Amino acid sequence: MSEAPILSVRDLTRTYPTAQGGLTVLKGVDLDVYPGEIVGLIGPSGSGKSSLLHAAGLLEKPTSGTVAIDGEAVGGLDERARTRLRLSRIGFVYQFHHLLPEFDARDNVVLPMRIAGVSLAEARAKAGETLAALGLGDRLTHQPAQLSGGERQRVAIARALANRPRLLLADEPTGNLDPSTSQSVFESLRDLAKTTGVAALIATHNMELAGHMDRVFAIKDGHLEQRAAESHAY
Ligand SMILES: Nc1ncnc2c1ncn2[C@@H]1O[C@H](COP(=O)(O)OP(=O)(O)OP(=O)(O)O)[C@@H](O)[C@H]1O
Repeated sequence: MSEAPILSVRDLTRTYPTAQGGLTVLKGVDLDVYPGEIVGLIGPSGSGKSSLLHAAGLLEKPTSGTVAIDGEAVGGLDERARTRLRLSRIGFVYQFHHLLPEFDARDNVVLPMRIAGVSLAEARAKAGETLAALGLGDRLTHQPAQLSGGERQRVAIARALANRPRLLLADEPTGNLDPSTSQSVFESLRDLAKTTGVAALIATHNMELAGHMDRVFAIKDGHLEQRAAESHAY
């Protein structure tokens, strides 16, 4: 690929202290994710998918190794600078939507833009556009309780993309949806990734979805192994 990667991880290790001694779950991971690309992360429960996402999302510091976002090495940054970088460049989607129940769909998407200093009028307009792109143009004023599970997850995706992040990190984003809803939410996410150029790293147990991603890596004994298309089983 000719473009520079948005996420670049080098020789990353993660060891957790436990009563039985150190537990090393990541043992030297290298990974680049490029603009507009959707990379899948698979592996059995406990293999280290979330650990890698947390390090890539600057939520936790790795034990060793480096993470760079848009060419900027984050290792030397203090907590304040990491938080700023996280807010401006990274969007997160989780298995459960974590939407604010008393806010409607649009205001859930408006909120992170307001925190980033965008005016209310502009934030509302952008939120409306992103929600419409995700097929929710006629659900702007519904509260989360008035939306279906798939619709809520689309709102969570719109919220994650609100500040036009460079990197989207998702941990089992369709994990609590039925297969066909899961597929359609994923397709919306993929379309948006392609149009916005965001780089996405998605951890999933769903092999069907993994099969639709650009590249897929399995975490095996602390290392990443790239899977050939059509053989994503672990
Ligand atoms: N704070 C911690 N302290 C000790 N061990 C931890 C800690 N966080 C995670 N682990 C261990 O590290 C391993 C990897 O956890 P991680 O959450 O990254 O796995 P995962 O692949 O995301 O799993 P799942 O698919 O179940 O979400 C697990 O065995 C877990 O018990």
